[in-house]
Amino acid sequence: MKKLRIATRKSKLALWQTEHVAQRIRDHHPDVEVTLVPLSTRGDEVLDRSLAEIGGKGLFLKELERAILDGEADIAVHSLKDVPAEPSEDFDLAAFLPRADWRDWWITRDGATPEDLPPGSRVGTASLRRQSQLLARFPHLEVVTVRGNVQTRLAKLDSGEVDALILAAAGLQRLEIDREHTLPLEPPTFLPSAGQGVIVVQCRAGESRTLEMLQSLNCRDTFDIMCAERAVVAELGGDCRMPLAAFARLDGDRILLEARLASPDGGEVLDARVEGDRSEAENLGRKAARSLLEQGGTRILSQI
Ligand SMILES: NCc1[nH]cc(CCC(=O)O)c1CC(=O)O
Repeated sequence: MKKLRIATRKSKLALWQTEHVAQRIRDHHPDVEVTLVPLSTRGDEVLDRSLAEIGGKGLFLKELERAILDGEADIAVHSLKDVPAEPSEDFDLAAFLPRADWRDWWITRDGATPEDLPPGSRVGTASLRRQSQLLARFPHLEVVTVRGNVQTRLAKLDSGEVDALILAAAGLQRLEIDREHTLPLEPPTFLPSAGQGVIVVQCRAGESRTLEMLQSLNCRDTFDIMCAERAVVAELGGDCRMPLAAFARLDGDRILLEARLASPDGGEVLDARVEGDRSEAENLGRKAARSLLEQGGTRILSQI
């Protein structure tokens, strides 16, 4: 019997995602014995500062990648939006699972919409992308940094520390957290992060047997739209700490890509929309990024 060890973060969401991948692998390859290797990462441990402050691309990945390089694990499972967009020399992304709900959700105690909340109400998020889009449309609100796992954040809403939260729908759905007062945040007001809602499997670069085995988990449609979204981020040299959104959809074989770069206070919002054949996915992403830069994105980025 072949063995496959999967490195995973220890949060409930990470364990759910990894168990989900493990089950898919067992379904496709009954001859493989799949086990989990749970690890802590710096992104999980440092909770009193924002991700932008503790910095470093791939904060949630490093420990899992180290485990693969040291031979403690064979593959790792990640939320794609936490994976830096520049291609890595040491690792390959072997499978992109079908995209789940890509939206952000607005969550309150009583069902208030952003318009309903009185001036100065506190909205918890640690994401500059969520902050800038929220303030662009609802400048009367105040954003406070809230980190930690989904349960920790919801507890801060329930205790009154914040009046609203913005969280990824996919995370809440995977944890089967069924809150009453949730509202989807959607385009054109709200665009998701590149990669939001997509689980990805990583392995050591060029490991052909592993790549082949994981091919059966890969969703081609998701892969193509992710190429477009991630090319936007890569071209801007960014990561999830940037006030940058990218959202691609397929219409037949055409990709529609929207990208948005905004100043953290929401005062300036730049939008790019491009469209083209799916075989051009990466080019579309670069084109959208260049359009953002030409519209004034260079200045926004220099101020972050
Ligand atoms: N940044 C943390 C993170 N990474 C992936 C998800 C949710 C799952 C996903 O988007 O695939 C979350 C939580 C959140 O943003 O609310």
